Amino acid sequence: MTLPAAPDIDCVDLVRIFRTKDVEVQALQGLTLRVEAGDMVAVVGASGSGKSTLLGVLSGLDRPSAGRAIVAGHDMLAMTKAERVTFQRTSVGFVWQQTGRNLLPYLTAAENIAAVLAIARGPKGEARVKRVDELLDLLGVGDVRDRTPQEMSGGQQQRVAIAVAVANDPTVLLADEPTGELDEATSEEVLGAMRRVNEERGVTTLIVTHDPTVATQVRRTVQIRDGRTSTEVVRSTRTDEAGDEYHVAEEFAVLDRVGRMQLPAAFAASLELRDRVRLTLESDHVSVRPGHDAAAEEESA
Ligand SMILES: Nc1ncnc2c1ncn2[C@@H]1O[C@H](COP(=O)(O)OP(=O)(O)OP(=O)(O)O)[C@@H](O)[C@H]1O
Repeated sequence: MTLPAAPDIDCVDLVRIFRTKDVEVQALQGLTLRVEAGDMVAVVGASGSGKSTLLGVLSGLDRPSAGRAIVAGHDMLAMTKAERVTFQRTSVGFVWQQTGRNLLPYLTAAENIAAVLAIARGPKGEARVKRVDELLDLLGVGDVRDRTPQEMSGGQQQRVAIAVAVANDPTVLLADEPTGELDEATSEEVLGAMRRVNEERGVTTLIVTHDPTVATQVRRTVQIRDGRTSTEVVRSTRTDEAGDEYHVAEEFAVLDRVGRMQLPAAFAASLELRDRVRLTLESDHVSVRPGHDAAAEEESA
């Protein structure tokens, strides 16, 4: 029997608490998320829902308070400082929202990529030049090879940033609002480039975003609410009886290890579900009904 391959991102009951002098914020409150090798996932959620905190943990920049977080086989809670540095150099690549944060301003596109290869003791000489050119071609930015970031458009800068992020062949690529500073058409180009990298190099990709276009262009979109994964949309292509392809988007609620799930806010509002609900096990589903007696409430009103 072969064991199923381990996921590249595996978070179980992840907790991150920030303590300041007099307040305590639970930014992640038992988050569960599994991303299989080679998958591409968008993480969406309102401001303050915990997206950046999650990215901080996955990238090794921040340490979770409790739970489990395994990224590319590394345990993010048990990691030493030295392992963290190696992990960031070899296992994970980042693309940030601020185009200025991704590239060294005084180096050209080619030099930015070559610098990463040099730091990671990657290929040298001719082999390095070849690899730089391959990456620039893969991202469709060969024409800005010898330009510095300020001589490139925002979209070109982000595509070069992706080339830099995947130069060392990381297992996982993490992106924080990579299209946040771009217009719609440029966002689509950058996203297309990310998809190409994901498909051609098999790099597991997680994008944190507010951008609804990003969310519709990846196979899987995970929604975070109050520091927990709440719902998930999975898109697939099916074929009908006439042989024509059609796209399907299915929404799921996320059930964690101990059986907790979040009811979508719209469902709860529509049936005035609050405080307590009645659960009934039916033969093939579970029903959730208001726990309060609506008729009695109306009568007493
Ligand atoms: N260093 C910190 N110290 C204290 N509280 C923090 C810290 N970082 C984040 N928080 C709090 O944790 C919660 C989650 O923040 P986070 O930045 O992860 O949300 P987000 O979903 O990324 O929001 P946005 O979309 O606005 O970037 C917020 O309430 C935030 O104020």
